[in-house]
Amino acid sequence: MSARIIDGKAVAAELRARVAARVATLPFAPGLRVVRVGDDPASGVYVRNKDRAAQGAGLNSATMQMPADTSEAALLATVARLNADPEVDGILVQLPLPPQIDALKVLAAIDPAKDVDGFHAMNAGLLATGQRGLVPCTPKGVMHLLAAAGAALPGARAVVVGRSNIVGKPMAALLLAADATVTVVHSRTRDLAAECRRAEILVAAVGRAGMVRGDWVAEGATVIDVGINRLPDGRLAGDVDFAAVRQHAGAITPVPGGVGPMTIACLLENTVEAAIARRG
Ligand SMILES: NC(=O)C1=CN([C@@H]2O[C@H](COP(=O)(O)OP(=O)(O)OC[C@H]3O[C@@H](n4cnc5c(N)ncnc54)[C@H](OP(=O)(O)O)[C@@H]3O)[C@@H](O)[C@H]2O)C=CC1
Ligand SMILES: Nc1nc(=O)c2c([nH]1)NC[C@@H]1CN(c3ccc(C(=O)N[C@@H](CCC(=O)O)C(=O)O)cc3)C=[N+]21
Repeated sequence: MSARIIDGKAVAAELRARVAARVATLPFAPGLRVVRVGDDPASGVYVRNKDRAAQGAGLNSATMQMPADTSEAALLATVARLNADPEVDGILVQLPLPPQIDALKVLAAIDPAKDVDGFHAMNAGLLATGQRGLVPCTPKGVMHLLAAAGAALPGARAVVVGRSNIVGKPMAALLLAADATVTVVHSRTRDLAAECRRAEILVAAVGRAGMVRGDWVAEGATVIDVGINRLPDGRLAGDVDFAAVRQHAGAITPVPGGVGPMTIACLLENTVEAAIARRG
């Protein structure tokens, strides 16, 4: 069997169009500010794509570039300024941050109502307790892709590989909220392959190119590859060995063109949600 490809580019384009249509009905342009400290190359791709998408959807969007040696105090002052700016509905501080800056401290300083990344402990807590808040873009995008693929979640065995605060944990919370039976596996898991083989829904968010092998995947499983890894030759690769896994899965996302474009579309969606919630 050769799995159906879940076209993240197409699903993201539809979502961006829905967001743009909603923005067009508003009497103001929702404001988004992305703060980038230094020039981490992985963030570069994201910031470029995001700028284009945000302008296309009619948002008032700008990227603020700060030097790599920016102090924590200076970044906190920038966040405070954006918190106080009534034109700004969404604030995203690009991760990773340079070593002199405590990322958790910066995330905690963002007004939770403007936290379009959904990384503030307030929003993480709302998600964990089944309440409405701003949901992290990447796992939110994965849920859109699962819906587009027609995946049946209630009662399904879902396995999430990775337990980061930005992908793995919120992914598990969203799948649980959708009534899946969720297992989270990580670097201390005894038998990764065996856990993955039990999955009807498998989400890989590890950061290791091609780690999920063909024989880790059950026949017909839906496989979502969150990984964005830069290979030595410059190409992007996911966390899933795409060619091998494709022979077993029922549906699979490619990299690029899978989860990445959804992350950006969900950032726009979150910005509009935050704007409407805040401005009434
Ligand atoms: N498509 C998109 O929009 C986005 C893609 N990404 C990509 O997703 C991937 C994951 O990102 P992120 O969650 O931030 O990464 P982190 O490095 O924060 O977390 C990686 C997770 O994978 C686990 N892990 C690492 N090595 C292994 C291993 N050998 N076996 C099992 N588990 C392992 C770690 O386990 P432990 O906790 O035990 O250390 C950790 O929980 C990256 O490729 C990143 O680039 C990230 C954000 C957005
Ligand atoms: N505060 C914060 N929030 C984030 O959400 C965040 C972050 N920091 N830091 C970096 C990671 C990474 N990330 C990506 C999102 C989209 C693509 C993306 O658009 N990928 C496309 C194109 C890739 C290409 O063509 O090079 C694709 O996969 O098809 C990539 C990477 C968000 N992140």
